[in-house]
Amino acid sequence: MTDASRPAAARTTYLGQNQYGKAENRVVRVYRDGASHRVKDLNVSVALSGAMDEVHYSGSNANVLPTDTTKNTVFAFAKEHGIESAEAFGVHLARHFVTSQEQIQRARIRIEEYGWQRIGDTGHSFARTGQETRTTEITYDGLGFQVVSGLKDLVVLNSTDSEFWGYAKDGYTTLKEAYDRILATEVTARWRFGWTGGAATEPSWEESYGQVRGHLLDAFADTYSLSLQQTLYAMGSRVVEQHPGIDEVRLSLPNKHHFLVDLEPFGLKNDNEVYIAADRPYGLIEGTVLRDGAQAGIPVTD
Ligand SMILES: O=c1[nH]c(=O)c2[nH]c(=O)[nH]c2[nH]1
Repeated sequence: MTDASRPAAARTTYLGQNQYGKAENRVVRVYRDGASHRVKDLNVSVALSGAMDEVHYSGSNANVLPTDTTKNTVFAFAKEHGIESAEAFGVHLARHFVTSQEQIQRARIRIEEYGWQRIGDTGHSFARTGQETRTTEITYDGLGFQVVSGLKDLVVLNSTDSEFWGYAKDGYTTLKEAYDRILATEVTARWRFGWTGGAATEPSWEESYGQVRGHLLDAFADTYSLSLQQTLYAMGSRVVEQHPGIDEVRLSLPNKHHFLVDLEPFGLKNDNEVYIAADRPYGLIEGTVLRDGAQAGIPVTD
């Protein structure tokens, strides 16, 4: 006899956290504003949870809104409600699933957004923007929303104004102290809005994205860095200080090491000019910056 078909009292296992839904719905919405078109290009993943014990224990699907339906909803909403921003779209979807199905108590909508820039003068020709991918995660539990937006794959480099010295040393330490090094990283950032829904006005999601991106980049560029950890804190705190609607920023910064190449064998002096860019292994510096009094809400592991 399998565990699932045993009476509850005889079970030796029980169901823990679970969620389900259609992942990676690639929806592209074209806005035909006259001759000048706009494109929104998203990858939307739906994860629902609630009263789902029975489908796991006995196989009864009575509470299961099919993942196929969640996929259809994404595409229908792209037409019915449009995609003004990934965040607004996710808020619509999350609210819909929780309010329309009693057994669904929580919806998490994860979205990646790929940028398109108009090219030429046709009004309908685009090139994918090559830098970062935008991200957002909207969670709704029937009481409040949590919106965590972000970006990933944004590669930045300072060719000077970076040092690393004075660190702890033991018998295995071989690293030479650096007084002028390249500092490069691929930024993954997530920021949590204070907005939770209700009567409060929804933030201007599109505008805030450009502002936060700008603060992160400005802080990276402006900071004379004694460590990537110090730069991380400067980047996160710049966002929280400059953006009253954001209470928490989490950053994951791989240290993209650049090592000076020894050119002495060729009779050449290397005056901090020629580096080898190493891809592995890399230091991985991660941390959260919080507004004074705020509780951490962005998951640490992902
Ligand atoms: O900015 C840095 N932080 C570290 O913790 C570290 N460790 C290391 O080897 N190089 C660096 N650089």
